[in-house]
Amino acid sequence: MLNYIDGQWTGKEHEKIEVTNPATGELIGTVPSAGYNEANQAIEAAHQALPEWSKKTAAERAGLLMKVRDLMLENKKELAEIMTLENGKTLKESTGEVAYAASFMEWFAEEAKRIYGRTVPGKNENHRIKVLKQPVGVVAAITPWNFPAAMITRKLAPALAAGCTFIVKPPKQTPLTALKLAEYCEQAGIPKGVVNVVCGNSKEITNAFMDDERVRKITFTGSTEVGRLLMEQGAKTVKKMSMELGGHAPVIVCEDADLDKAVDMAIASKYRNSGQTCVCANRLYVHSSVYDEFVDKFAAKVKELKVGNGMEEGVDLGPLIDKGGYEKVEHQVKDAVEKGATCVVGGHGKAENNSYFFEPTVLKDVTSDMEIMHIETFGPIAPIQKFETDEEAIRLANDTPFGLAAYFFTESVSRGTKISEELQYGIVGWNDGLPSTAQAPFGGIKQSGLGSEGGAEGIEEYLETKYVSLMV
Ligand SMILES: NC(=O)c1ccc[n+]([C@@H]2O[C@H](COP(=O)([O-])OP(=O)(O)OC[C@H]3O[C@@H](n4cnc5c(N)ncnc54)[C@H](O)[C@@H]3O)[C@@H](O)[C@H]2O)c1
Ligand SMILES: O=C[C@H](O)CS(=O)(=O)O
Repeated sequence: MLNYIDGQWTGKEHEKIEVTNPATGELIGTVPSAGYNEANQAIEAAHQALPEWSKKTAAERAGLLMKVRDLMLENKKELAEIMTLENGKTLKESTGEVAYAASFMEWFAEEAKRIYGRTVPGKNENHRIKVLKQPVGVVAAITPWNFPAAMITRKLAPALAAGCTFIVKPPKQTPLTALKLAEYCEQAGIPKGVVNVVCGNSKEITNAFMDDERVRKITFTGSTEVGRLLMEQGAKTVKKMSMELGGHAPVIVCEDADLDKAVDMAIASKYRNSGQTCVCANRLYVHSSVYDEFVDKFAAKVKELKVGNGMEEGVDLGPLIDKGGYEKVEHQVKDAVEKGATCVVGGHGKAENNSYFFEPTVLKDVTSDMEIMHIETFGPIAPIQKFETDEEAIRLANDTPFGLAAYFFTESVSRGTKISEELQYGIVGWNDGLPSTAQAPFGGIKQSGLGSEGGAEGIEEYLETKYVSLMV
């Protein structure tokens, strides 16, 4: 496949990104590797397309977003297979992601029509105040591999709905999904230059984004480490920034939790995408009075999970994305066991032919000094630690630089209200391990990010507020 710039499928033949299947190590496609010059071409295209696109009515923009949404759903099988082949997630998860990604197109098609300004009583009888919301302008997005479609549409949709034009640099691991989305945008009739996809050298492409004052907004999803770098680079031309960064989600299971509900929700959160999501349960804290029962129930269900090639029926967990992810998971399990954890399920990986699988693993007798309790795992490992009091659990849960997602389970409204208010996270699941949905604001606090994606808040990230002061 080729890059998509200014409505043209383009790219040099000699430098290519090789896309491999993480389940087999096989080459599944290539994309020309773009750099600084191609990124500049995309910026120029987006800049030229901005006046016409931003002057379209909200209804016109909404109609085009809905056409993209329809094409995604009509081609759900094709798009899901591309995702599974380049990301490794199971076909069931990829199919679910197509619907999730499409839901952002639908949600922000609707939000496009609700970009309201307001009037405010003036400072005297001749004074009038108008507050306008206007599009930021050219937006550059940089996205991660773990949700190849949804992490793009969660930015593309509000940007276009707000009247902005858009360039995305997708990850080297999953460019084919991004380019397929560009195909759907072209088929839907989105004008040339409004959407551009530039795959290739991250640093070169990002440098072009950062150097050019015409790029007014950077929206990034990825690791906190890279997010910091981009924030520093964006300061040069004071770009608006949205940052969706790393997490380290705690799960608190209170003594009065519905244990079956807690087990099912914690498993759903922990092992989704083979543990490779920013909001996966990363550490579990279970009240001592229910600890053994919870561990037994949790372990029994994890034992039933099947690891394999995501294209095969009945597989629950696909491979890890690459060797680095595998070695990090292997190290965290080894470190925990060396410090006294007991591995009750799994604990082993299989690395061959450039593919990396790891068993869904459960660790008990966990203590806070273990690396897995502080460093994002991004893999299918569940460390379970005891606690005695709610205050202790909240303190442990908040003891991290991250603040993306946290979960807790209690049937008590008073206890739950207190815990939900005291957890220092942007997303809190109360008896819910899968909170993500397009109509709700998704975003981290502390070192997990800036701003929100989805919800009514999501479109604000792509708007500027203008105060018009009028003397009549
Ligand atoms: N908060 C969220 O919504 C969210 C969602 C998904 C993933 N994440 C986080 O992302 C991480 C995993 O994803 P990843 O491995 O793709 O993250 P990553 O930060 O390594 O890469 C993300 C994107 O940034 C690009 N990139 C990497 N280094 C860069 C640099 N120096 N300059 C410019 N661009 C650069 C990559 O090519 C990719 O497109 C985890 O930490 C996860 O928690 C967060
Ligand atoms: O990994 C990060 C994603 O944002 C998780 S979710 O699909 O939005 O829950």
